[in-house]
Amino acid sequence: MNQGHRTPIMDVTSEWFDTANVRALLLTCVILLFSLHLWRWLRQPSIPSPPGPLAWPFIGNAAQLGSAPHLYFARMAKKYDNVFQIKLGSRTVVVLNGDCIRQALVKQGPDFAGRPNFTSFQYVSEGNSMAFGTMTDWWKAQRKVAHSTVRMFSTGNAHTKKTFEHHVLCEFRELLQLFVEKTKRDEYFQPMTYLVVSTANIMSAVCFGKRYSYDDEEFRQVVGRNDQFTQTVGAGSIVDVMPWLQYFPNPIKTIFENFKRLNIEFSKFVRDKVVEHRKTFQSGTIRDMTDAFIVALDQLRDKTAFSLGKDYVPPILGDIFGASQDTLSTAMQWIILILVKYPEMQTRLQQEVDKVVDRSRLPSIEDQLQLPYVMAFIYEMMRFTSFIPLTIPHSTTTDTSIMGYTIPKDTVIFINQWSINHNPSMWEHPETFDPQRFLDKNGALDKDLTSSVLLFSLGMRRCIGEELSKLKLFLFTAFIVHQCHITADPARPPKLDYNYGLTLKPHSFFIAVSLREDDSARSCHQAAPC
Ligand code: HEM
Repeated sequence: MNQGHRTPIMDVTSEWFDTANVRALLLTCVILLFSLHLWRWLRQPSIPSPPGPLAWPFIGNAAQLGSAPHLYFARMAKKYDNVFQIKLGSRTVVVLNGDCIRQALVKQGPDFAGRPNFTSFQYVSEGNSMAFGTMTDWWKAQRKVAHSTVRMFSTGNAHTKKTFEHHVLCEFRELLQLFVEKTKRDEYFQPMTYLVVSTANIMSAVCFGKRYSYDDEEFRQVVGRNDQFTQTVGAGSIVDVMPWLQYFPNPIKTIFENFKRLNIEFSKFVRDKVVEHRKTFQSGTIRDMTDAFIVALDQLRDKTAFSLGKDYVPPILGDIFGASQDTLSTAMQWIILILVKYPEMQTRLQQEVDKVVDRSRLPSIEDQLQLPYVMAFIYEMMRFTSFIPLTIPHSTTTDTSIMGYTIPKDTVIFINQWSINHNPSMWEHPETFDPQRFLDKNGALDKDLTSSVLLFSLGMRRCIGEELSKLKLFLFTAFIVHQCHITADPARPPKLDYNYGLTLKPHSFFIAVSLREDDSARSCHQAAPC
């Protein structure tokens, strides 16, 4: 009986106990979930991170970049926002497009002026490069010196401009002669290597006081591997976002080994020049940019607390020589390619130059204001090709925010210059090559529009060779159209395709060059002797 009584009591108790347990468990779960949410909400910054596409494990969005990352970024900007983020390997990269570029680089300049600690950057100038190094007090001081020294040897004043013009002219003569000879011998030839050596020679004359023969093997070795360099340091370079790829045999490792070797050889070339200059240096005589840097940086060291325990001149010279010859020779390749692609524009350029410069002399700096179509052509080449589509990668120097999105310190930042130059709300038919867009109704150069082209970046990292480059490209274009006629090989019609890297390099193309008149060479040689 007792047992019979007890059993129902126990059943009720355990039922009650079970229900209480379940309730308690549920309550605990709710409290836990609530706490978790609260904790996440409290941890969440008051402003969100930029949106962006879903990333794969390990590789992130690397496989989506394709052969033209700037175009992928422009598509993603349309889908998400001008500020969006992707993952490359394990790195978060924020990509800036359109209007927010000026906001970041100019208005919030110091926040966005760093450089990431990418593996490849540590091999440029033995890890002491100013261009690839992050922002420090030494960087600021060095950049100031570099900027004024570049001006001192190019656009600083009327006299320095003339000296620079003379270097360009001397090299142009050699190049023209070579082009004509190559055409006589081969009918059609590829101009790329000659344009690289020619540009490197101008900068070598300015930097080291010496030019080289086109057959000089050592010089060609040193300057002839620009594509290997720019493919490795360009935004989206695989080794920088997946550095583990360098530790076992694979194609990326081979590319990276070549990159390291070329940097070692390049640094040695520049270091030898500085050693030679220091040995023969005479106080009070500045022979070239190397001497100028020796004086300026030695003074800076003596005046300040900077003590680097090494020679600080080779890295800065390496930056100037390296940055200038690759970019300018790429620009010249595009100019020639476009001249043969659009022969009617070549004719129009010739007509404009002929009106201002007769056959007795060559175009000069003083003619620039009267040659608006030449300048419009150069700006359109820069806009249309955007041949440095993304700047050297930046990084944030502090926790910051832009356009309502939060960006932590040390985030990698890609700046998509292409997105500005091809923005349809700014440029009518941006995919059409049309220099006329830069001329107003009176045929004058529209300065507001030319300043909207973005190729030399902005703010604290803005290129220090912008003025020199524009002068060089003006002289080169004016000389070319004044002196010769360039045609494409009809069997291999020119295309505007390119290989992606820090600079976009056109695919190889074939041209023939003829002098416009038999006495063209004479007017070229009448200028001051080289
Ligand atoms: C058409 C020719 C050129 C173009 C389009 C060009 C463009 C650029 C760009 C986009 C950058 C990266 C800026 C950034 O990261 O935000 C840069 C940096 C730089 N450029 Fe140029 N450049 C040209 C020619 C030159 C020349 C001729 C020199 C030297 C005389 C030069 C020296 C430098 C240096 C030293 C830097 C690094 C600046 C820094 O990190 O603070 N560039 N250039």
